[in-house]
Amino acid sequence: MVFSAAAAAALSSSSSTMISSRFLHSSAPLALQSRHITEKKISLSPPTSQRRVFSLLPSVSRMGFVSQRVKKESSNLRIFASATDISVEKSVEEVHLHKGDMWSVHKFGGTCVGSSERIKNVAEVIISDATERKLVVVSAMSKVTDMMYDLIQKAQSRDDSYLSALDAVLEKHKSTAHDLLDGDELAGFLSRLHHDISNLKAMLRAIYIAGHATESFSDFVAGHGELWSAQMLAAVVRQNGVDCTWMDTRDVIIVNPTSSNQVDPDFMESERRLEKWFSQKPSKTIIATGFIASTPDNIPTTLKRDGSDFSAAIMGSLVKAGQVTIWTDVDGVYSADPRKVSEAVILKKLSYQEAWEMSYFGANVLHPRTIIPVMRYDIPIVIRNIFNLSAPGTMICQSSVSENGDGQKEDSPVKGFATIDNLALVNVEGTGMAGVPGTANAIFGAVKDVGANVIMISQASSEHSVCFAVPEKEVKAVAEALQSRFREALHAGRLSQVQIIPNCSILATVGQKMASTPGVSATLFNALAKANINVRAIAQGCSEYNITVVIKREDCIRALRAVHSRFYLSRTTIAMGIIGPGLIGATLLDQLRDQTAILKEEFNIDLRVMGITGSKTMLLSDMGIDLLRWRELLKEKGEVADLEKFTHHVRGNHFIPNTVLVDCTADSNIASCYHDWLRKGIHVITPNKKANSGPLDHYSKLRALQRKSYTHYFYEATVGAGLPIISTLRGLLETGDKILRIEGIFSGTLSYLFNNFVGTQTFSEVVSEAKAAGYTEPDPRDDLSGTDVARKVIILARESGLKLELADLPIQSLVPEPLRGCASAGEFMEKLPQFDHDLAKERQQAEDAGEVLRYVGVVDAVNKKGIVELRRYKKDHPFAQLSGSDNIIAFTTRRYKEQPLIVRGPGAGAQVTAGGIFSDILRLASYLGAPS
Ligand SMILES: NC(=O)C1=CN([C@@H]2O[C@H](COP(=O)(O)OP(=O)(O)OC[C@H]3O[C@@H](n4cnc5c(N)ncnc54)[C@H](OP(=O)(O)O)[C@@H]3O)[C@@H](O)[C@H]2O)C=CC1
Ligand SMILES: N[C@@H](CC=O)C(=O)O
Ligand code: NA
Repeated sequence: MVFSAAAAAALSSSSSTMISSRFLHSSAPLALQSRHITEKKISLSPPTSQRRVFSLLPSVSRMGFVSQRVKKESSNLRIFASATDISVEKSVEEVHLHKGDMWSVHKFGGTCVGSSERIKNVAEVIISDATERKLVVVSAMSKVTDMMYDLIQKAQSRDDSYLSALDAVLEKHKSTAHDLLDGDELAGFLSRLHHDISNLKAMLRAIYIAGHATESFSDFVAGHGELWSAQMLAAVVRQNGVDCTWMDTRDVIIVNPTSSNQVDPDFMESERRLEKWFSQKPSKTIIATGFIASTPDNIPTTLKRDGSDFSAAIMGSLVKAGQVTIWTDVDGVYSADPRKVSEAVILKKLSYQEAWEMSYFGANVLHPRTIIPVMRYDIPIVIRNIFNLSAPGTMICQSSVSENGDGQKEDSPVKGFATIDNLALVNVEGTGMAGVPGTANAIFGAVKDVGANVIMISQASSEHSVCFAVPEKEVKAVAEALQSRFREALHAGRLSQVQIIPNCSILATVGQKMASTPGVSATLFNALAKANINVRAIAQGCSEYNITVVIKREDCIRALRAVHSRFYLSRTTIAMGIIGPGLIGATLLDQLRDQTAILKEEFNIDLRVMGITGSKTMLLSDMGIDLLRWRELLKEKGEVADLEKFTHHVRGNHFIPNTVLVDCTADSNIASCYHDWLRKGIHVITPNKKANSGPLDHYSKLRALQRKSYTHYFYEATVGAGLPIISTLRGLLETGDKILRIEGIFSGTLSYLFNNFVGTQTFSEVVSEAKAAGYTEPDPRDDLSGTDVARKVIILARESGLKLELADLPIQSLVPEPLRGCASAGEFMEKLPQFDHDLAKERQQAEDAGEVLRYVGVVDAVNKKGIVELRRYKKDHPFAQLSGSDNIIAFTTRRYKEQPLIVRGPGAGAQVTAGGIFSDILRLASYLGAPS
């Protein structure tokens, strides 16, 4: 505390001055009733420098003892400071306006007072506020300001109907007043209303005759809505027994117009007028008009856009209110536009700077200029919902760190996200710009000349290009101005181009704590990259409160959702399209159905199946298919399958940032689409082996694309179904091991066949069993021919770095020669028994030698080749010990040389295969930011 107790005593002993304990202890509210303060002398002990004395002025002023204006020494108060004294000279007018925390300011917008019922609610809110003194700023009833501007419009275009429109205005207020008021209050209001209307009629007549309305005429007419709503509300409050006066803020708020069609409040003059007004109409509850003000020459004017919020902020600063509450129809400020991000949350606290940034970027908060007056005195603004009084709202104040009910700090470095659409980027580029002073001046001078508003600017330090965003509607003029301004430079090649990039949006990430928190931008850009969103330009000022990125307009909502879910740990939502609801696809859908709720609740993962398609029918949904009923829905509501439409639908849902297509077919046509999907940022997951075992160049292109993009392609179930084969192999390779050989029984079907073909059943009977158990490929010949095993061998070989084609593998087929040309799988199964004896003979020979038959695949990485064949193994060999559909895969590597690393377990079947696909989906979710 710098002021000594003696100084305080000197002040408090003055008969005309009251000083609260805050002066001494900086705690309790301030109150100063200033009247005829003459020649106060404040002695400072120890002696204080002049500079220090001036630094104390704001504190003195906050007490209401002297106003800010003393700093400028332009008022009737002057302060002289010496090393030891402050002298306050001359007297201030006698006022009874108490300033400080005992004042609360409320502002009610047009919807809050849109009807008589709502005006009554507002009166209740005012009355129930226990603060000692209340100043309420009120807008015109909803639509009235528009009606008033319409009157002017009609009158100046000589449209007689302004008269009937004025009658409508009169009627609206008359009927509201009849609903709300009675007796003298009603009579008083109606008489002033009629008087105003006849004045307006005269004025509109003058406008009609002149065919023109000056700005001050317009402002005068337009401001009447506020005059009437303030008077009606004040009368309702009075009818409830509360002393209340209405204030025409044209008598108090004085503003100067600026060149940019805005106004600057003259706080000193307004404060003087407020004190004068209050000395004439002292009241503990004041209902003041929003929006309207006067010029220093007492000409009526308005505060322009968002005027009533601004009025509230100005009044809040004039009375040094404890709080300014802005009543609206939303629960507070959201972390993002809730129409675009359904999981947006209400922010409990925002700092002034954060609110400022958010509002600039289109969040429905407050206009930045609204914040400035209250910011000067650290007055908190609270945004609350008049229609939901139980919601605490959002507090905008100095520090934005807040405590939740459970004491936890809400300290995410990022507070919110906002977007601006309909922008274009302008890129001015050329080698002749570097190191040439005045280039930026010339560029932005040209932009200014066409009156365009520059929304963000970015220049790389190489100085070879400057890019900036302007509203799309202004870009043509900007481009022309630049072309003309730089004609010579473009001609001479010093500038290479003035490029326009249309259809852009800005996504702004706002948070005061982003400053000094490393990693925020990394997380932000990572989330954008994972949603496959290309960033065209970036800007971050050194305040670090805001990181702005320019993106394609069509990506904007997806981007907003991606970053919001990343920072707010809201759900990682993935739009899914399931292609092929056959055995595996259907089992996957059922597993998803059973697990969705748990994934949502416990893991914050929201998987939405937006479409299911077979080869003939597809089912699409905008919000996600009800997986309890997908079979009936597909039957009842299915439409003709169209893969392009399907893909477009699943991916086109801009509300979900990430899309995955799950291919559960065995179709190579579908597999050939992966490259295109991945290129578009659609993740792909599949048990279909066709892509990875198809033509080598397709495979190589696919993998190359996947490596350089942030889009994921997972295919664990292609080998060993749900067994961790691909991931084990990747783990070995990525940690620097070298594969020497992979050998195993890769076919669940063939494993099952030879594990159960023990002499008790014919071979074809066991094949039918395998098919019924869901182990076989859609066409069992793919298993028996060895093609399925060969595909798996190729997949593993390529994964290990070998460049093998399917045709390079010697494959021993078990499909009898005459059945290879069967038209269908059914026909094949029917004829298979005719050939049972061949394999029965081979089995018997092996058994006689104490051996078993096993169908194996081998990747020989040392000799860069592979083989697929039926072999005989001794009965004690591990391959002879299998049961059911077990796969067994032995990895011999540099590290696992003596004893191979073996993975064994069921390698086919609907449940385990769907489970493998499902775990790829969850891996994707975790890559996309879901907690793992
Ligand atoms: N069974 C297993 O144990 C394992 C299977 N796999 C693989 O899983 C995949 C699916 O096998 P499975 O479920 O048994 O096969 P199914 O024959 O039971 O199902 C295939 C599905 O794909 C659909 N389909 C086929 N072509 C198209 C197309 N062009 N467009 C859209 N849908 C199409 C079919 O629809 P429609 O009926 O309308 O033609 C059907 O719904 C295969 O790639 C298989 O290799 C992988 C590991 C293990
Ligand atoms: N038909 C295959 C299924 C898995 O890929 C097999 O039998 O292994
Ligand atoms: Na697997």
